[in-house]
Amino acid sequence: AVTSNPKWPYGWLLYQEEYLLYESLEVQSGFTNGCPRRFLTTTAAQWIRLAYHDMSTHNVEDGTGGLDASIRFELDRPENIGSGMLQSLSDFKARQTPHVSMADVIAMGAIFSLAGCGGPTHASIPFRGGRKDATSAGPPGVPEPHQDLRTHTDIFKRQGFNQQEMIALVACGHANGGVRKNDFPDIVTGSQSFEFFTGSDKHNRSIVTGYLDGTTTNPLVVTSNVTLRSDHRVFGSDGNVTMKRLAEGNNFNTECASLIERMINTVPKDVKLTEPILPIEFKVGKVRLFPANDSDGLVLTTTLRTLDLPDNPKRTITLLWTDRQGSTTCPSTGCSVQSVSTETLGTGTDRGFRFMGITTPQMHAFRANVDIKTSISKFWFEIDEGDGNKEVVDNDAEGFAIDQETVLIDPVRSVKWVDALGTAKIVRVVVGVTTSELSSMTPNLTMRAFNPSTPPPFIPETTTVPFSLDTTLPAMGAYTFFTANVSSPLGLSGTPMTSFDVVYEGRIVQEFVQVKEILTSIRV
Ligand code: HEM
Repeated sequence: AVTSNPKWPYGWLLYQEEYLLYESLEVQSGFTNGCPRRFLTTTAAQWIRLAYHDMSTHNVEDGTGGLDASIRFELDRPENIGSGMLQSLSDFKARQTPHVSMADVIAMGAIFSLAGCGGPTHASIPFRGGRKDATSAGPPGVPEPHQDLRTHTDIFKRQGFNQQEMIALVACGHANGGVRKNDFPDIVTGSQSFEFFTGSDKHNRSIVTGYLDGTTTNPLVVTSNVTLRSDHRVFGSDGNVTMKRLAEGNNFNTECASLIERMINTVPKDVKLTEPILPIEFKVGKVRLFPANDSDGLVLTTTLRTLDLPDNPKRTITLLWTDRQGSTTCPSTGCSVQSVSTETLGTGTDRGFRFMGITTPQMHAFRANVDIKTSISKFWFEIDEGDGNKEVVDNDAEGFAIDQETVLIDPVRSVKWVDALGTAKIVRVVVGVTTSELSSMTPNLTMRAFNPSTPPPFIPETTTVPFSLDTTLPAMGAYTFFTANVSSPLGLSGTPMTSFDVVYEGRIVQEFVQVKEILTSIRV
């Protein structure tokens, strides 16, 4: 498992870990915890159904199809009836990044859904990243309630699951959510518009026990039209051997976890998933080096995320760095500052960590003034417990390198104009370029803006916007400032971009800068 430091400066693993654990689907949603875990418009159960239907195109014989977000092109098929999957995709779309595909978000959604509703947690369903999004529809083949047992067995076999696995996977899926009258009026025949499989929101093993003891209200077991009792046929297809096993001890949870893991890892054969993404013990966050706006110096800001450090009021955490000239400004031990703040990633925002058994993850923030003449070549951290014990976080003695200071993003001079919900509608990105580097005031400098919030089928758009000289920002120190603006079309919801790269003379000089890193925001 990947637990050591990711590639430096920024391996994509870094983002995936952040997404899974910290900027998780539910953190972003701002919704209360509990089940049904409603995101913007969808429920947790819909996320699991989405993952299964998306995976359903898999053909184990030729290795095609699988969890690849091809569902985006398959929603008009009768087998995908209902607006839930479209809503889920619409809620998920803004979570796509250049490093996290829609298919990865769908897979994460299934994990979050189960964990959030009392099913298996992240710790028992490891998350692997690297899924690729399909660019067109896959073959049809999601099971439907009116089909016979033979058809269902064949479908699951094609997807790579044998009869026992079919039984357990359906039970695991149908431990969540229920059936809508609107979409299945022949199954939900009573007065209610929605019938739970188990009578409750929670992921519930009574899907198994209720079936065995005859108390179940699962509409796919008890509905009056026998043809539509697909769960009844599937569950009983091996003479209840599997259902009886699932009812014992912790079997339901463990088999469910391992089958859902297989389901989300069922991908086309040319996709290579990563090792499980686990929290890194010490993770360096976004690093920004930028021209100060009150002096001729540079400012370095960064964070260090720790996991469960024991309580110790005597602990100090120090950021150290060496200058580029080889210690003309900094002493040989390095220049240093202590952390300016420590935030426990606390209640409500640490659910991803909590599901991994981590209870007090902390974010330590640093802000250092760096001499502009000698700059900075690399930095590292020292954790001093105040009792003679010290730990150095230095990227296996290499330090964390700052590769260039020619083109710097300025998170303070940059501005985002936000609406009442805090959504950035207009973004002005400011970069400083070392004046000595410039041969003209029209350098080949562009921003590649990544906008994931597009209409169905939710394919992200990348737009290239040129930077131009900004005479409203007086040159400070050795830097000249350039700006690029993007804005959301009037009346459209969402932000014009969530992240961007800066490209200078054909080279990416700043990669995956997130709009939320921009510190200056103005309400419009
Ligand atoms: C023979 C196979 C299956 C059949 C015939 C079947 C059929 C159905 C039907 C008719 C619904 C109601 C949908 C709605 O009203 O929105 C449903 C819901 C659901 N299914 Fe399945 N299903 C099967 C297998 C699975 C599997 C393998 C999973 C996942 C592991 C799964 C997960 C779900 C979930 C979570 C819901 C609840 C959705 C919600 O509450 O919005 N199903 N299924």
